[in-house]
Amino acid sequence: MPSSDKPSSDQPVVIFDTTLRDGEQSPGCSMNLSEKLEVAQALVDLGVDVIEAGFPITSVGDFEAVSEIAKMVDDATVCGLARCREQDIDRAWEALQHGSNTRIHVFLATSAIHREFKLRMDKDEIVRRAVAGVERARNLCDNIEFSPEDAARTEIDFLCRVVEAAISAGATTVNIPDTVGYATPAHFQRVIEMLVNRVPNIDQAVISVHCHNDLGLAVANSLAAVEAGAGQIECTINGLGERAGNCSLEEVVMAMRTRNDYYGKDTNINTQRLVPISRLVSGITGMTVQRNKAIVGRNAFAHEAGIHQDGMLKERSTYEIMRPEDVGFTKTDLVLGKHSGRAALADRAKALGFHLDGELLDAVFADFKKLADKKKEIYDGDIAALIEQRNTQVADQWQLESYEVQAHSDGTPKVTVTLNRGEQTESATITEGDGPLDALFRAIETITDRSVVVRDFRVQSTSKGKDAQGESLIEVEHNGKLYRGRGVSTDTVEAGARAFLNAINRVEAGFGQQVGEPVDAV
Ligand SMILES: CC(=O)SCCNC(=O)CCNC(=O)[C@H](O)C(C)(C)COP(=O)(O)OP(=O)(O)OC[C@H]1O[C@@H](n2cnc3c(N)ncnc32)[C@H](O)[C@@H]1OP(=O)(O)O
Ligand SMILES: CC(C)C(=O)C(=O)O
Repeated sequence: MPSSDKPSSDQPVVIFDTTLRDGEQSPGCSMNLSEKLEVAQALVDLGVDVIEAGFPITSVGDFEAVSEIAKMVDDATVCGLARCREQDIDRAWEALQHGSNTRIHVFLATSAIHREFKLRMDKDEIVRRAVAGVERARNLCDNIEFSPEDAARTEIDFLCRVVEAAISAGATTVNIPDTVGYATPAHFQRVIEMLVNRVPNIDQAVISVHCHNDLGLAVANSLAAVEAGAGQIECTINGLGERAGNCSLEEVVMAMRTRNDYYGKDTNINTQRLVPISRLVSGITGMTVQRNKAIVGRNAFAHEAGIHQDGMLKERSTYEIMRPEDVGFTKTDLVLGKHSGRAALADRAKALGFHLDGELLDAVFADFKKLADKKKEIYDGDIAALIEQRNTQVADQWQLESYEVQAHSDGTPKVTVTLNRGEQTESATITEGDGPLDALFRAIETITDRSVVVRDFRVQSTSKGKDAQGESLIEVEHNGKLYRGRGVSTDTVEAGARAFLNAINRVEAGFGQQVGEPVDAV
């Protein structure tokens, strides 16, 4: 990893989780009290520093959730949101008052657009209301956060003025929200740098950032702010939140953990809890986590490409910058599919108890690629079936070249089969039999000039999914001996034909048992 020219600091960045407040503002993501308590407990286990539990003036339900979480949680600060209105602030404190470690978060928008069209207040009125709100909250609680909403679109001189006034009024954290996700990293970094350089009392408060993801930049903007001196990041599990969501907790935390060489900053997060809490929140809110979502998506540590799998098998760090175990996955997933190569196939075969190399590896690999063109994912059962099929092939055998079946519910089938043996190619067409498989068996008997009696015939699935392979097992009798056959294909009719042909090849090779004797496993 490249080394950093950034100064390092031992002070962890404060992780302020707002899944239960801003995350819940996502349409359709409302949570009931018991769900909120479950998420709050999981956030404590994750090690977040601050839990924004809700906006108590919103409803009785939100009030109760903030109140219960404040009482339940000792190991993190519990925060309630309030507008710069007396009734909001008082209600927030009413909910928080019985907690051991609490914060009131007051906010008021400062941008020209919000001042003019939403609040209908001029700059002086904004400053007056912000100061009054912070002072009222500070008279109730020692830990006060103030947010100039829509800060990223606020004139920088006015933003500096409001932030300075809020700190003088008693704010212990000043949060700089990019409410509409308008900022870009270099721009946002400059905003924070200007606050650091121009607000005289800035060292009396922690600078926080709250970024929305409308341009997909919430994590990048939060990291840029940390570089400029921000000490708290507001974020949510799975990036839940208004519109395109908030800064994703798992991403920003793992960015700082993984690139500690550059940022010289870390957090108190127990990162092995990231996947479990992501699944919990997804289950409760119904917001599915996309497979390719960074850190917690199902594919975040999955590799299908042969070149990558080969690299991973030689040295994990060739294609992974984090360890799956560090975020709560059990292991890297080398998915076998059409892009995989021999290295991954041989490795999986080894894990399944087979030794594959040389010509056998080449042969199974060829079968595997054919199967992978038909199936999205190849499971362990498929691999085992392919290897076993190759292992049970008899020297000098008949091979199935092709077959064609015409079957009707109320008529006799018509089947044409073509078989190869070395240079020899033979075809037969049959227009009789009890269904297509029986006709196929008869066609194979005609070509091979072998006549057998089917004693047992079964078809089962080797793996899962509707594109799973069918495995067919057959037992036939010929001249007082029993012969087994086995065939595998995504097409169950073909699996049956292959099993029958495998048994016929065993008849030709004399691999049978007397009737009554135990028959060898296939
Ligand atoms: C950027 C953010 O995420 S901010 C948080 C957003 N979250 C929410 O709004 C969810 C919870 N909200 C609610 O349940 C309701 O909006 C309530 C209970 C807060 C208020 O409901 P209502 O009283 O019916 O007001 P409504 O929502 O229609 O309008 C908001 C009012 O608050 C005012 N307001 C908005 N922000 C602030 C603020 N920070 N400080 C003071 N007043 C504010 C608006 O100007 C408007 O006032 P008006 O009615 O005098 O024009
Ligand atoms: C209340 C504030 C911090 C907010 O949610 C926003 O500006 O997006």
